[in-house]
Amino acid sequence: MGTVHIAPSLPDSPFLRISREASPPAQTSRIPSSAATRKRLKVLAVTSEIYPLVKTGGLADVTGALPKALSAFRIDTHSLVPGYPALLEQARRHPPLMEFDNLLGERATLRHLEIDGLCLFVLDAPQLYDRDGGPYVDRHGNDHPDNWKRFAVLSLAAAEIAAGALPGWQPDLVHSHDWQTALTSVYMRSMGCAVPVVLTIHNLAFQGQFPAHVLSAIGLPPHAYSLDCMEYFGDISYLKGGLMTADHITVVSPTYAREILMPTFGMGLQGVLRQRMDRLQGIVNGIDQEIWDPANDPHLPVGYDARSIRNKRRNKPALLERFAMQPGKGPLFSAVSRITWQKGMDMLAEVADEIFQVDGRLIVLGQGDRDIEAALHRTAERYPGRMAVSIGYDEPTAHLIHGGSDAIIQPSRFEPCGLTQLYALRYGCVPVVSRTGGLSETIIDANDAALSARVATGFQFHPVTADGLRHAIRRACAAYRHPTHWSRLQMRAMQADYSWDRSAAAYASLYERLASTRSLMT
Ligand SMILES: Nc1ncnc2c1ncn2[C@@H]1O[C@H](COP(=O)(O)OP(=O)(O)O[C@H]2O[C@H](CO)[C@@H](O)[C@H](O)[C@H]2O)[C@@H](O)[C@H]1O
Repeated sequence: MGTVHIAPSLPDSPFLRISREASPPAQTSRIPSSAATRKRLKVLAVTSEIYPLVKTGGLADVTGALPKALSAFRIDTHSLVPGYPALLEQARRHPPLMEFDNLLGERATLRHLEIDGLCLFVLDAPQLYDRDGGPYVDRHGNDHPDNWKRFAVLSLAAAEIAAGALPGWQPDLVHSHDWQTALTSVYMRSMGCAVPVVLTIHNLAFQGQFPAHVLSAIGLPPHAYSLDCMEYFGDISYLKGGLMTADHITVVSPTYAREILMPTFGMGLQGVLRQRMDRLQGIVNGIDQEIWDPANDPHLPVGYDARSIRNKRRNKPALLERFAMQPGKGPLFSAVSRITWQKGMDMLAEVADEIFQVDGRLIVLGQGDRDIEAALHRTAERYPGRMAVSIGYDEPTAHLIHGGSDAIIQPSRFEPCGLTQLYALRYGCVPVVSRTGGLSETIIDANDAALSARVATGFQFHPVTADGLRHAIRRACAAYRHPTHWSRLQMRAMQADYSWDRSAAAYASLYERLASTRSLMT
């Protein structure tokens, strides 16, 4: 499994009949292709989120930024996304590219949209995607009951495009992301489509696990329910299917790539990942430095960069005012995060008092687990004016928090990469992070050696326990009492380079290698 399959023509599999016979592509317009475009590598990215259009977390940041960064490497990415309400109005202003008559029994229209430097293929199937709520949940926070179908249809459409359904445009490579699009390579292999596939796991905790009977409803043959494909503890797992059929698997940091081979972080898939270890690679995320730019951030009252870092403090009053808080003598810590066990936000509720002992302040912005939210609220009630908790998702406020806080706390129990700490570095907020996954390799702990080498950028703690976090907060508060020491940390943080350049180069060389291997074999 996982090697490039060569098929001179698409086989007449029963699966194939479901969509291809029933849906001869009706071309109504073409993607322009100049000679210059032909020389560049064509990539079909498939994703359930993309910034700035639809975002619930870090996945969107990556899928929104990577295509732009890859462009410099002569890679043209078209991103296939579901036709959520946020996209439909604009997408429907353009003529359809093609119609799918029968994607698992559903009709869908493929539309093309260029927006914010992104080339999108929008899968317009209102019965599946044009709904209230978020990409995965309804307005009450419950999973859409047909998520198994919504994301299977998205993956099937991607596989169809990869196999040549769209006249005038066929990708050289497909890049799928997380369980929602992991079926793409399963469908492609089932069709005999030889286009190489990279699957990126942003978070192994989400696996797309459904009852085994779903298999026939998603148009896959019974033999897909096997140990070396989708079978998963008596159910089926979309992510496992992707892991077994993609040509290459990436995760979002080298440390996480090692961690997930062990039971503690492998979430039940460690055996599968070990099996595919020769195809597994960690590539650390970058950040979009135009969107996260403290010198030109429309959400900050005062812009600054490393040379004018003194101006950063002028954002603090606006931030405190936004949360109706009083200034204090100690540092202002913040957390911008999903409020979940993964992110360690329960530990933060437990040890927040450490901050108030030195007259520090704490702001928490996020949403998620109701019990942890309640625990944070209870702590905040004990410290009025000193701690604020805002439940919700608010991008402008996230920017203001990075612009006005002294430090960002990210006490994750596991963290594939983490982006908040990278934004914190860029904004001169000193990160206080657990030593796990991408956090451990993007933040340099302010230990004696790092301080004397002048490379420290933040504080790490291990073991990842409430006591560990408490100790790290104490160390940060102690450092804050020495302004020279603190501003040196801030400067180092701001000088750290987490632009996409290096990571995009790693993806580009992976793409080139896979695409050229395929062309040698065909
Ligand atoms: N309430 C709120 N309001 C506004 N913005 C909020 C917010 N809560 C979170 N955010 C934003 O959402 C993003 C979260 O990204 P992370 O990488 O930190 O975690 P996430 O678990 O979503 O991503 C997964 O995928 C990414 C991308 O690969 C990995 O970095 C990560 O480790 C993995 O868990 C950041 O842009 C953050 O600012």
